Amino acid sequence: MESNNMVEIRAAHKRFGSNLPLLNGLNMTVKKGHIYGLLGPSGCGKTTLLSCIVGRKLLDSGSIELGVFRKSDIGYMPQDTALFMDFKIIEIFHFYGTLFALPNSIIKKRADKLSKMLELPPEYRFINTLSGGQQRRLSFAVALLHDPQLLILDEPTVGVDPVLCHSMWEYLIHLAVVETKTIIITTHYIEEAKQSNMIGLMREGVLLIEAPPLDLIRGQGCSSLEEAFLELSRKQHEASNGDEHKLGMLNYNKPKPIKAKPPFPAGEVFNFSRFLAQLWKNIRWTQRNIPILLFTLLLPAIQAYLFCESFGKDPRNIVVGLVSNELYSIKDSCDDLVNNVTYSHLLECNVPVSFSCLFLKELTNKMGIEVYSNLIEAKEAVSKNEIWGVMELHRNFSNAVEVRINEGIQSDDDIIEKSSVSVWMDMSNYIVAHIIKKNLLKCMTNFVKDIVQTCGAPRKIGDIPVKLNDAIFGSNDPVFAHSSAAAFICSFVFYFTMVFTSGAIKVETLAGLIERSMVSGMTRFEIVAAHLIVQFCMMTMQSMLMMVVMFVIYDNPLHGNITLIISMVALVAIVGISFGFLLAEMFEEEKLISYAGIGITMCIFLINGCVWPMEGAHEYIKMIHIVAPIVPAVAGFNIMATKGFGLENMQVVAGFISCFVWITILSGLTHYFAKKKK
Ligand SMILES: Nc1ncnc2c1ncn2[C@@H]1O[C@H](COP(=O)(O)OP(=O)(O)OP(=O)(O)O)[C@@H](O)[C@H]1O
Repeated sequence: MESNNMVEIRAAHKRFGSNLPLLNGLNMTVKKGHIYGLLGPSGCGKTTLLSCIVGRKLLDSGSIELGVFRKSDIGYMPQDTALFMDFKIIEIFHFYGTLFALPNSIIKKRADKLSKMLELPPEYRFINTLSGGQQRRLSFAVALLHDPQLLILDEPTVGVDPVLCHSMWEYLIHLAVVETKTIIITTHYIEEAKQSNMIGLMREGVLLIEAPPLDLIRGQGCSSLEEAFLELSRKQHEASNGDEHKLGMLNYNKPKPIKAKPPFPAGEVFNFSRFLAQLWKNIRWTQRNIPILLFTLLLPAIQAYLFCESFGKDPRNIVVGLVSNELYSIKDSCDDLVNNVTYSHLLECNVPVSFSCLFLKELTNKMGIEVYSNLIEAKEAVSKNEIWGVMELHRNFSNAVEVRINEGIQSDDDIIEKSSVSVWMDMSNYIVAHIIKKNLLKCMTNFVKDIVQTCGAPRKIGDIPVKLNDAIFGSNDPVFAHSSAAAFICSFVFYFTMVFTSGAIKVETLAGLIERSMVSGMTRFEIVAAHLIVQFCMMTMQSMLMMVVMFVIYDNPLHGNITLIISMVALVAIVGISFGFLLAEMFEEEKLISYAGIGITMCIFLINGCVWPMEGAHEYIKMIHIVAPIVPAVAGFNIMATKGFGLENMQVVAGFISCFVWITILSGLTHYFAKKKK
């Protein structure tokens, strides 16, 4: 590269996917101490070219050589203002000043000078309270803060009033002439670019011309830059039909396309002060958004509360109908008969006068009972969704039960029929139907046990011949929520960390903040590390609150080693954070990230055993279950919490390994997509 050149671009090619090339063998030379006005129609690739110069995008082929060797020698003002809106003016100066390792005193001095020159509002003003023009001027000031050798300004004067625009150009000329700074500036106000030393007119992937403004105007026989641009465009159009010489393009010796290299060698991957600046910025953002902070902290705890209060407990107060043909008005009759006994000659003991009443008493302990006078009426109530089912007792129910108990296996079909309770159920709800069936069986067993006990026999004679001993794990009356608590916690930790991470990154990306920070020297590793710390702290507080609700306030089982369990939850959170980074890198639009995030979480929710045990799933789903993200961790957490297992158990180990594998895969994919974008 010639020593008096600051930027030399040769044979630059760049295209995105299968779109038309944006840069199609572009050559460009910017001399030191010059203001270079890069002009061209909207969408012709000016910003892309500037991104390649600052090292944020890579050429497909060609070369870019710069007369500076460190990122801190470049001042970049992107098209978006790219400022942290929750910051004060002085804070943004401090943030970027720290990135460039400037001492506080210098930051303050330069900030004051630039604020005065650009007529910025007082330094304590929040950026989100500034007008569009004020924000643009502040963005301009930030680009100048570290006194760079090469200034790259992407449309700095948009939205700035003519007087201020004039003073900005005066300052640029001062920088170029007095301080020998080199400035590349894009603008849509073609006439203002007349103040540049050199103009480059970009169109269809090449520079139509590179010349001083007056030469350009005269050369094309025009009276203004705008006319000259139109004339050149017309010539290019004709040239594309064959006559290349009409173009008047600069004829560089075209170098052979070579694999493009970034304009800067990779610097240090991690710098502690840059990392601290990013971390401080993240913490500041959190402090400035207390309502969001409280919402994100409390939401998981509220959901845990809702889960414990409403999920997995046996449904209560299920109402079923009862029709007794034995006692026409069973409720009124039973009020009178409830304590009345009579001598049974068959059983040779005193028994309740009405077995229907005894059975009703058992039923009312377990369910809501609505008494109907006939079966048609009761069935109609079921069909109107008023009750969950109807039971009918035969008119000889008491007698038939007496005979059945007395005759046992000799009972004939007629006795069995009359002593049985006929049931018609609404089976539309799987769980309610099972609960009614379970309650009915329990009531019937208790009913028989009561009768045999009245007759002096041991109660257990009336029981079904299955002896349920004390449970080895859990209780003999299991609660569904206990077995799904782990899945619930992991799913929510995964979801929240994924959503918050991708949200935080995307907001910054869309506002151009990450781009600007990285041009200023920040590395992806520093950005990720700073986000990781904030997200991890948030997640720790969220999980703690959630676990206090689940395990301290409510009695969900927690038998295993608490450190192992917390480690598992932490790993699940890191999987969620890694997913968040990947989604933010893969998708441009926030809504696509939301769809993908919700979709992934829904799938995980369906196969992690929270809704239904995986033993019931199809073989293929069981295979997916083993390799899906966080699902093995759910199984591991569950078995630790409910059975007290530790690392001696394969499921627990598999949970940890699965998380590590997924973190590695997701980080690799994120890195791949980030590189591909360049
Ligand atoms: N990462 C990307 N993937 C796909 N297309 C992209 C990407 N970045 C830019 N483009 C496309 O490249 C084209 C040129 O964009 P660029 O921002 O460089 O144009 P520009 O000349 O700066 O436009 P303007 O003057 O309006 O700012 C646009 O059509 C844009 O959509």
